[in-house]
Amino acid sequence: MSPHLTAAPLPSVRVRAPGKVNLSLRVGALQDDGYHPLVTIFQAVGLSEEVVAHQVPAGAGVSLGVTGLQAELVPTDRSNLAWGAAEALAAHVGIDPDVRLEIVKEVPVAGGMAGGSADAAAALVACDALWETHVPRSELLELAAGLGSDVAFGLVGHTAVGTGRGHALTPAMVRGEFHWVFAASREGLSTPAVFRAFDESAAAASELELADDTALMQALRAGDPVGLGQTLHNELQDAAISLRPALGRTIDLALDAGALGAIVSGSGPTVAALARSRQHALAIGAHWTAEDACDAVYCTTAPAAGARVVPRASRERPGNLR
Ligand SMILES: C[C@](O)(CO)[C@H](O)COP(=O)(O)OP(=O)(O)OC[C@H]1O[C@@H](n2ccc(N)nc2=O)[C@H](O)[C@@H]1O
Ligand SMILES: Nc1ncnc2c1ncn2[C@@H]1O[C@H](COP(=O)(O)OP(=O)(O)OP(=O)(O)O)[C@@H](O)[C@H]1O
Repeated sequence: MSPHLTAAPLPSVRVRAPGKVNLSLRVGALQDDGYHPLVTIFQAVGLSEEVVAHQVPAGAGVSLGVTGLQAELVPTDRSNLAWGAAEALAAHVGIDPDVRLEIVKEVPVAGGMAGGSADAAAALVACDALWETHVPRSELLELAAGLGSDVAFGLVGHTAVGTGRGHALTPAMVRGEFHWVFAASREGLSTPAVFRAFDESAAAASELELADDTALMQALRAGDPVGLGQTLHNELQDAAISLRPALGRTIDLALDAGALGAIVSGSGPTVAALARSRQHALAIGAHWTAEDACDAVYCTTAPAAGARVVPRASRERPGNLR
């Protein structure tokens, strides 16, 4: 090749997908399939994952790299949920999965905020665009549910009620914006271990009722953070605290600092506190830091959009506070 000719860059697609907090998480008894029926209200938050899918030569297969927050904890082989997503989409449409995936992490790993699920959701959208496979939304949601209980919500985002394993989603009406602050731990908690602790300790409700969340849904519709703070509810919280007792203190410290509500996020160990404003979120985070209650603090707003392609013209990262 002439030294003056450079190859045109191969196409790539960049997708961003959100982490989540469960505003309410109601857990039924363990079923024969090894899963628990849930009624949960997810809210997508402004901490987001980015997945860039690069075209590679035919036959190259899947490869994957991870950078960003706690990247050293994330597998780069086929056990990565994003790799699984690329393979599942390719199998669904009957093509070879040829792609290079580059993940940029912003959601704490094994933190109960569904960062890996966001990567899978983002990889589905990115590969569908890169390969021009135009898979209908309903089929992407089915593929997502097959990859993990939280992956479908990573596609949908905003605020939604999840039933079944948490994968069957109905959008919820929300007015305005809520201010969250998260206390993250360097060491994650295993989701199956938290469910096991729940089985050992809790009497799971025999019937799961969304009606129990009527006041929470009303607070969301009214854009009422005080009402939302009072109705936050997580039935995995005691199990998470039994495995990581310090989380109880982290919740108490947030309430001391005037948080409108504070809970363990999903299966933990991240603690989520609802604040009155951005300034208030920063003050709660400062209190946690002063009391040495966590390894990192993240302030952000919610709800956030589901997995979406980032247009080439707007590729700067969002302005989350650290
Ligand atoms: C705790 C939550 O984050 C709440 O949104 C989710 O329920 C967990 O979602 P996830 O991490 O995507 O979980 P999956 O990868 O589907 O499942 C991991 C493990 O968690 C347990 N699991 C998960 C979901 C569910 N409804 N019941 C369960 O018992 C099972 O032991 C399962 O083997
Ligand atoms: N893309 C990924 N990003 C992070 N972890 C991944 C990924 N793929 C696989 N994993 C594995 O999954 C484990 C849980 O990761 P993740 O960060 O999604 O947990 P989580 O936020 O607690 O999930 P959830 O809230 O859905 O239960 C990690 O410890 C890691 O070994």
